[in-house]
Amino acid sequence: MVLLCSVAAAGAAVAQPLVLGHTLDLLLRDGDAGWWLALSAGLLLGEVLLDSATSLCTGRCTATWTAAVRLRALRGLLRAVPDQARALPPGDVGTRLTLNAADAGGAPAARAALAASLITPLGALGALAFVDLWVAACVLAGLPALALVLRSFARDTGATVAAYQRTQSLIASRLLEALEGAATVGAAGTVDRERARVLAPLAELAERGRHMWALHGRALARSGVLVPLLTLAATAVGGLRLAAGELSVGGLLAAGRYAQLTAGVGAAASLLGAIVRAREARHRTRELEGMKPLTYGTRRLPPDGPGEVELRGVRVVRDGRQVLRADGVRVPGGSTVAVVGRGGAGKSVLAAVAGRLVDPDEGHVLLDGVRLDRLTRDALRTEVAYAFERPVLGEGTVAEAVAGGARQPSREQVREAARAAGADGFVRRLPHGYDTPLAQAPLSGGEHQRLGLARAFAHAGRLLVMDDATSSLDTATEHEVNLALRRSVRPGTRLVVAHRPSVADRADLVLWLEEGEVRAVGTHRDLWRAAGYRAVFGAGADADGTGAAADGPVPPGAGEAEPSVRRQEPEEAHP
Ligand SMILES: Nc1ncnc2c1ncn2[C@@H]1O[C@H](COP(=O)(O)OP(=O)(O)OP(=O)(O)O)[C@@H](O)[C@H]1O
Repeated sequence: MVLLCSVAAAGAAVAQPLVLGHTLDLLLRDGDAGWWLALSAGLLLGEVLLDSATSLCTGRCTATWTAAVRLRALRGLLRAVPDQARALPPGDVGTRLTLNAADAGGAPAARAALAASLITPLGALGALAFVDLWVAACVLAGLPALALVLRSFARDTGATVAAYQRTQSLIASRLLEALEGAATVGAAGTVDRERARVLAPLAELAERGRHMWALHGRALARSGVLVPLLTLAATAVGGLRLAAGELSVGGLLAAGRYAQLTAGVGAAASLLGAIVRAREARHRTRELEGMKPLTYGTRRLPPDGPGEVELRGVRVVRDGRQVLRADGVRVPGGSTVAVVGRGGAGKSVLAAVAGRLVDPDEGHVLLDGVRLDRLTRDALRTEVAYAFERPVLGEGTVAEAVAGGARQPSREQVREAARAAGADGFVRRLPHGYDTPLAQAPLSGGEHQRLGLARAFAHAGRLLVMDDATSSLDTATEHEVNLALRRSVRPGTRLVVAHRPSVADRADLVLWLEEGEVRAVGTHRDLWRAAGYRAVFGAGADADGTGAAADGPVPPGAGEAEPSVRRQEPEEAHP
């Protein structure tokens, strides 16, 4: 539509001088131009109307394309393996989805406008040749210079625009980091340092911006000199042809106007700029679209399976470094397994792999004998639930936050899950109880975490993965939650990333990770004999039990001589 309106407007602009020139000649000769006068007025009006329609269509076209580009990028991002998406800072993703998508969305309209802006000079040149060949030849001789100006502008501006967009996104990323860590920055009194860090790329951004404008200005200045020169030369040749009696007054008027329109090819510089900007921006949104998606299979799980999890030859590599290796680890269905280890040992990576938030680089994870990557999306997400340390609850009401997931639990199930997570009490004290919008519910860190737990409980399938999901709960509440988890939540296998010895003690089995490797699998009581294991909980070499951390029950026999906990062999993983 934009192209149609632009081309029609260009057609009207090209036809106008010819019609006006002929009308003038008729008026000078007979004093009566007849219907040519009406045609001239009609063309003028038509051009104005078509220009307005072009503007309107341009707006609509840009908005529609921007939405389409943004949606495609967003879909790619959401389909991507979470781990991949994590590699991009949130500010960078935000810039790609907003500014870059808007720039990219302007491309079709800019291309249509460029096509129309080329039709006008070409049409004008043809019409000029019809009016007078000599004037047309004069204009044609000057066109290569204008084409050179445009070509060098398009070439130089591409690299600068790409660098400008990258710097923009760097500032956005740093700003977002600073906002997320505002409390830490405030407490550390490093506001000035943080401000300087966020704004550091500003100088580069300004430099890139200036360079862009300089290129733009240079192209406009060059074409600004060339266009009047070309028009002047054409008028001079036209004047000579008039003096020689080869051209009428109306013909001279038309020739001058056509020379102007032909030289107007220089105005394409700003459209070219928009197209180059859109191309670079599209490249950035395509990177989101092209992220490796998490694909699903067609298998279903055997009905009433106990939820047995098995890790076979699993290896996860990040930045060229192995961050997890687990082979022959089998977690019996219905048992609770605590995953323990020092910070960075690979606990979260194992938790992510176990429920297929990420695929391992090597090996497979099986749930009730079926490889996770062969399961349908529905089977995977209804049978595996997650609770995280910092859950994202969305923007709806409290009830909607708890109910959100692959299955839609009833209102009573939502309440039941909230009760199990120790959230029912504070939710009922909110102004509208479960119907309170989250935006109006000021939640503490622990309350936030309990709502996340409630959501996981409401959707608990045969496997429930809890990655540090009770870290903000006090010990008493955590204990109650654990009891409720056994009593009121759908029975199944629990994989719990734990930092407290009390959690490990309550688990049927402990998976002890060290530097990305499974160091041992056993019960907390058995493992406690190893000084290395006690050290995970900050109990150091204190094997007499008193150092079992403030909240942990003391395993009997903890004071005995340390047993040798061998590296885990496959059969040891089957208690
Ligand atoms: N996407 C990633 N890119 C690069 N490295 C990663 C990525 N994910 C995890 N790692 C690295 O893998 C290692 C294990 O990380 P993981 O989050 O599993 O540790 P953790 O045991 O859960 O630690 P913590 O108890 O501190 O949460 C760390 O060294 C971490 O830096």
